[in-house]
Amino acid sequence: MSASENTITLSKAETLIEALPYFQRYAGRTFVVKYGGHAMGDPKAAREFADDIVLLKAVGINPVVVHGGGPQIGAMLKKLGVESEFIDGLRVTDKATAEIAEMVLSGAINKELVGWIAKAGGKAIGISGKDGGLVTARKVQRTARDPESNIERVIDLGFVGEPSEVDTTIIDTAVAAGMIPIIAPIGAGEDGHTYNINADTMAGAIAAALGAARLFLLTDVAGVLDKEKRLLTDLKPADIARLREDGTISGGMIPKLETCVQAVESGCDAAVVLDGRVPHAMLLEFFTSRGAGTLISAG
Ligand SMILES: Nc1ncnc2c1ncn2[C@@H]1O[C@H](COP(=O)(O)OP(=O)(O)O)[C@@H](O)[C@H]1O
Ligand SMILES: CC(=O)N[C@@H](CCC(=O)OP(=O)(O)O)C(=O)O
Repeated sequence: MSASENTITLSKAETLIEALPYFQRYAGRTFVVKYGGHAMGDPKAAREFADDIVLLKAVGINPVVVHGGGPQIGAMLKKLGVESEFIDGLRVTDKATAEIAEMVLSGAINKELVGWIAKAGGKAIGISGKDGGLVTARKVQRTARDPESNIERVIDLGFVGEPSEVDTTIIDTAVAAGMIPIIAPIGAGEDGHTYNINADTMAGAIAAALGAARLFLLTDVAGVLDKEKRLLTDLKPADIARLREDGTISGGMIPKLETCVQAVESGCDAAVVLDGRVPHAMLLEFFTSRGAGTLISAG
């Protein structure tokens, strides 16, 4: 072996040793990983994502994946000539849109991810919030104050839901059988309707119910950015309230951070928003001392 080959081999071994305390600390714990629709487009990134998930499983951590698919739902709606509108990062969902969202999320996307995990050597099981009574949804209520009259009015988002109850039996069963659950953000309402749930919200509720060690939200930005586009590396719930008020965060980042706050305040140790386009971002964040993205922890 040449001197340079020797150095590379040694640095690989050192990387593994650097990760050892993390493997030991988190063996047997759960990581909930939300894989966003924007991060999903590139097959190479999807392959690397699947490798990371299977590696977590191999070192004794239980990964649970919740996926999005907003851009893919948008493309299908466009193909079918159905208009779509977002309010505060949530898609206004009539009955036809809910049916299309369920078809895209629980069908094509869910099974594609199951396939990627299988190719990486893992055993995945694709489900939605409807399976095994995993997620019961209630209708999301949003209000807005009319700037002229100052009267608060209710905005109807249609069949947009949020988890009101999470029964983790189906996840526990799949994990006990050595499988990796891949979950589509669709839930059944107590009223019998199908609800379209923002994937971040779904992942946060599941992370809280499982008492996860981490909630990773993989997206298409480096993390939460300030007004000068600099990365904010550590945030507490009070910081997030301030960033929302002063308009630093908008669009899809609003439900994302609301989710992080709720998750860390109800059973999940910490949440991380990070760039799913960066190869192996999750492993770099977690198993090295370098870190990446924005870490959200309770105050
Ligand atoms: N302060 C902020 N920092 C980073 N991203 C922000 C911020 N405010 C709004 N965003 C937007 O939030 C987007 C991420 O949310 P979203 O589009 O829902 O992603 P995903 O589909 O991955 O869930 C970013 O691409 C960015 O446009
Ligand atoms: C209510 C609501 O907005 N639901 C989302 C569900 C998918 C999702 O959240 O996908 P991303 O994570 O890729 O954005 C939607 O219809 O787009």
